[in-house]
Amino acid sequence: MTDAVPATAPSTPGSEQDASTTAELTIERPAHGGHFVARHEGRVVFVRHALPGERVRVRFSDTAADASFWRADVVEVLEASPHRVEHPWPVANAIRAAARNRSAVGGAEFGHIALEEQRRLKAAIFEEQLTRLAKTDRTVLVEPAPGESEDGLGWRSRAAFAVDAAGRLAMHLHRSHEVLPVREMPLAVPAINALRLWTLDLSGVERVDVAVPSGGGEPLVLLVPASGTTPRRVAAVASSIDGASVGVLDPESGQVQRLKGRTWLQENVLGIDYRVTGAGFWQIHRAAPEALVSAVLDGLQPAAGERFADLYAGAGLFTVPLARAVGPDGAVLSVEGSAGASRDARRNLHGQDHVSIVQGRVDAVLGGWNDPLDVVLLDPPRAGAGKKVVRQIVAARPRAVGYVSCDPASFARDLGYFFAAGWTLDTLRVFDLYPHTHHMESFARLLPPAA
Ligand SMILES: C[S@@+](CC[C@H](N)C(=O)[O-])C[C@H]1O[C@@H](n2cnc3c(N)ncnc32)[C@H](O)[C@@H]1O
Repeated sequence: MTDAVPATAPSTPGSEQDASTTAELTIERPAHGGHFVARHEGRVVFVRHALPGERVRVRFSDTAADASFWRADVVEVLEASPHRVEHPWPVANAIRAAARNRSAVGGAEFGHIALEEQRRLKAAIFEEQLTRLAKTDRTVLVEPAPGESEDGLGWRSRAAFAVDAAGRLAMHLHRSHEVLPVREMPLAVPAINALRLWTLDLSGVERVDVAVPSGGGEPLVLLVPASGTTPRRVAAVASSIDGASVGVLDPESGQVQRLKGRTWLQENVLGIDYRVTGAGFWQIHRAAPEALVSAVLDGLQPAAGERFADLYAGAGLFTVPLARAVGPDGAVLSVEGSAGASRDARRNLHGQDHVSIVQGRVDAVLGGWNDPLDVVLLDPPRAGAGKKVVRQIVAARPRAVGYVSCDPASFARDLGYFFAAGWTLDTLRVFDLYPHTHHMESFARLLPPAA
């Protein structure tokens, strides 16, 4: 039996359905990636902008006849969940956009869900990934960021914008090259909106990245010129931006050329100063650096004289406090792949002779590292560390591993590799460092098998 009623004539068997095909579906449960699971004629459909228990009308987006699942977007809510709320960002409100036959911008795909419920759903998704990929059952509680606002807005200290054909500030539609002009971005810290970039003529620019120090301070705007734009035009755009440093970013090399002000940001986390170049990685939520450094120090309890590795170290967010905690009798190996971030780490750890800053791939560096390691901390990108790196960490026989992750699926997969080597999951903390999106961040302490 199917719970879906095709609104148009069924497609020919074996063909693709028209992307404009709609159907009524009942939403079952959340899935990883910002989707909700429903079924249509026996096939799984991953639906965006829905909530469990809702009856919705969807429009299919991916409908290849031989696909094991389809994708769809809600275009109308027929029976709403009690957890559905008004979306705080009109241009990201997919259902409002659908009513006008338009699309919404991406980046706030959970905005239609009450904040508390967003966190309950994220906990359920995390639990499901642990069960499915690491074969372990664990009750997860998702913690808000320290000092989070009640509405979960105003947290992004980094934002990337596109520019439309008319030179207006814009953002991409979900999974699309199409862009839509935008004004205020409610997820961004007030200092980003205070620049009022939407009032400027950005013609000749293809991308605008804005970053503000997490604790406040002058923003840095990086412009990526469209091909063929003259330096004079870029300089004219830069001079129209008030109250910010401005640079030109080469997205290929990550190099930043200064136009006015400086090309880096001064960050401060728990009393430690960091310098982060414009294009370098830094945690996005204004409270994330503090939340994660605290979780790492509480979880790993670094002691004087210990030898730590900080893998995927970026500009040294964790390396600096770890270096202080282990002191000159200890040692820290800090590994980062990107040249710019590694340069920042070198500056941030200048004069600390017990710290080795190594630029390179984690697997290559670990492969040639023979010094003992008491504790290994890793904070890989979304793809996770993978089997080879987990094996290398296990082979180093540390007393504990700290794993910071921004993706519960790759984390759970890697956790399975640790389990296979006899390791156990001890502390697990999950943080809501991306309110109104499906993303989350976690810290886990893993322990080796008893000797
Ligand atoms: C999630 S960020 C974490 C950075 C840092 N721990 C922080 O919190 O600021 C991941 C970092 O890993 C780096 N990276 C990605 N793949 C890598 C690899 N295979 N080897 C070394 N570094 C890598 C990226 O350049 C990025 O700086």
